[in-house]
Amino acid sequence: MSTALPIADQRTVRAAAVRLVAADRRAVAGLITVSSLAALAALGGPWLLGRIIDTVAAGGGAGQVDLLALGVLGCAIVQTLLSRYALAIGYRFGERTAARIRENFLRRALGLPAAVAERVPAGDLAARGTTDVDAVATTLRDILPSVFIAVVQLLFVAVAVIVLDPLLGVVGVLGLSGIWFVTQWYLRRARDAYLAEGAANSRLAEELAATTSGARTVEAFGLADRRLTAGRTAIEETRHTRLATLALRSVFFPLAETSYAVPTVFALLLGGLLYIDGQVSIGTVGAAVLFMRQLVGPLDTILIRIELMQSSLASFARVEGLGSIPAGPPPTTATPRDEVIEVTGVRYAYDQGREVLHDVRLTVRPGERLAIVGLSGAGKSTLGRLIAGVDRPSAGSVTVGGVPVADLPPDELRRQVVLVTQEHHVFRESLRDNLMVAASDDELRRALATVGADWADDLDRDLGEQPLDGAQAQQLALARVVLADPHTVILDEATALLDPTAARTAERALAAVLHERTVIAIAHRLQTAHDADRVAVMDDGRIIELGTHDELVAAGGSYAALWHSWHGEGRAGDTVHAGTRER
Ligand SMILES: Nc1ncnc2c1ncn2[C@@H]1O[C@H](COP(=O)(O)OP(=O)(O)OP(=O)(O)O)[C@@H](O)[C@H]1O
Repeated sequence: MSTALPIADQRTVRAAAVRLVAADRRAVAGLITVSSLAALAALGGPWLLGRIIDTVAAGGGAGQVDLLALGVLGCAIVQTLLSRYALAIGYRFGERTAARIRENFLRRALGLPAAVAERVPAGDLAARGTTDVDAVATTLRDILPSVFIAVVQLLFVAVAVIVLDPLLGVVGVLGLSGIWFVTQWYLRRARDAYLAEGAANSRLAEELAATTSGARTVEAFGLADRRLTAGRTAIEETRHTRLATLALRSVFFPLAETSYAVPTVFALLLGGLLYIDGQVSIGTVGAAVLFMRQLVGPLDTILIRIELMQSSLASFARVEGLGSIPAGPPPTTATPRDEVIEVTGVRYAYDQGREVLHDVRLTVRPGERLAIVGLSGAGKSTLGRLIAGVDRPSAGSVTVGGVPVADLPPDELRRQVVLVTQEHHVFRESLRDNLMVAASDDELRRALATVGADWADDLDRDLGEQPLDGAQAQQLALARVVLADPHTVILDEATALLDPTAARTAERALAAVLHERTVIAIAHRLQTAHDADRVAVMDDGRIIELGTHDELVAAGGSYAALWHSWHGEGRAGDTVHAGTRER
């Protein structure tokens, strides 16, 4: 079962944006200053053109007009240069901020509590770390600087036209209100529509990841049709959400385009009347109209990009959502006083679901070999995960040397208890880096030799280019355990997925690793239980029997019944799992 990843609300997104701006405030101040100067230079053109009209109307000479025209040219050059400079500052700010967002995301993803990281949908996490972070980075780098400069230009032009002639200016600027309403209409719908599109993309990634990672299961159980249907549904949902955002755009853009002309029309109509009335000069009307036309460029820049900014904002909310996952209590500084593991009154439920462990009590003595047996779903793996500190019990405690295991910092936990399952990750890195310990090459080689990894002579071997097979990957995982050197190892189906030959190699490696350690084996073979110092029998989230093999057989309970039924048939070495038997 997976827990959906949260999405940050608007307040959190705003706060995150403010933090990012504050982190690079010098660049932001530079951007504001230079783009304001560029916008100021841009105002010179229309104003000087107005003066030219008035000069000509008043019968002024060509010398005066030439001078003014030279001014227009100067303003244009200064504006172009300053705008370029502002853009350069903006791009650099965008790059640095995008890097900060990526680093934050990575830090948060790596800092997720193990129990949460395991249960969040991998596709969604991957989509947020790639598609969403990329969308935000692209916006910051390529879009935000030009939009910012356009906003500054817009403000300067609006103020300039009002200063030129207050009545003409106010009416002209009011002509922009249409665009305001249209944009509001769009923005109100766009956030949800883009969030829905992002979620549908994640679900599609999730479906594809599930199908590819479970390809063998799909093949074995003839689930191809079902997976195809699930894939098609996810694609259909993606298409549907994309159509919804497309519909919004196809209303918004034509309306916005039409609205551009309104301020110019207002300025012309009112300006004409005022001129006839003798209240303004023809040059002022000309300048006002030019200013109104000057609004179109920045408006266009903003509106064309508003859609991308909106979808990036939705992406940013998804990226920031990771920050609202509770990190759990800080690690303890206490050190375990000994190696005794105590499980006391432990209860556990996955994601507020039904309780799957009820009042489990158990003491694991240092150096002992404890086998946990029981039918599928009895709670063996869950108990193993709690003892390994992967998760915390809902009630009760799991301690090692008196300290709750889940509170131990990762480095300390590794030295105490390690859980070995059939899942082990091989990174696309060198063998040395895959061992994940800062140890000398000699120590790494010794650990690999302990687990019989005779293939591992080259520590620089790139495991991305020369991947390991199942048994080798298992040996790598076991070499990591040797290097971590915990006093207790929990084995959960550690060799269950390997073929018999690989399993034999892995069993040998395992024996070397387990030497002189406490072992808690979730046993799928009765032979494992037979060879253990004690056996705990689990049933429906409880330990119902606990003792040595001989004691339990003598007690004549459920373990004895299981033992007799298998042993009686001469199948003591077979696998016990899910109440069925496998060879
Ligand atoms: N991630 C999970 N989310 C929700 N419920 C879970 C999860 N993992 C296990 N469970 C449930 O918890 C109960 C105990 O499962 P657990 O895997 O611990 O049993 P088990 O004895 O190890 O079984 P098996 O031998 O099949 O691994 C089962 O009812 C199972 O459905």
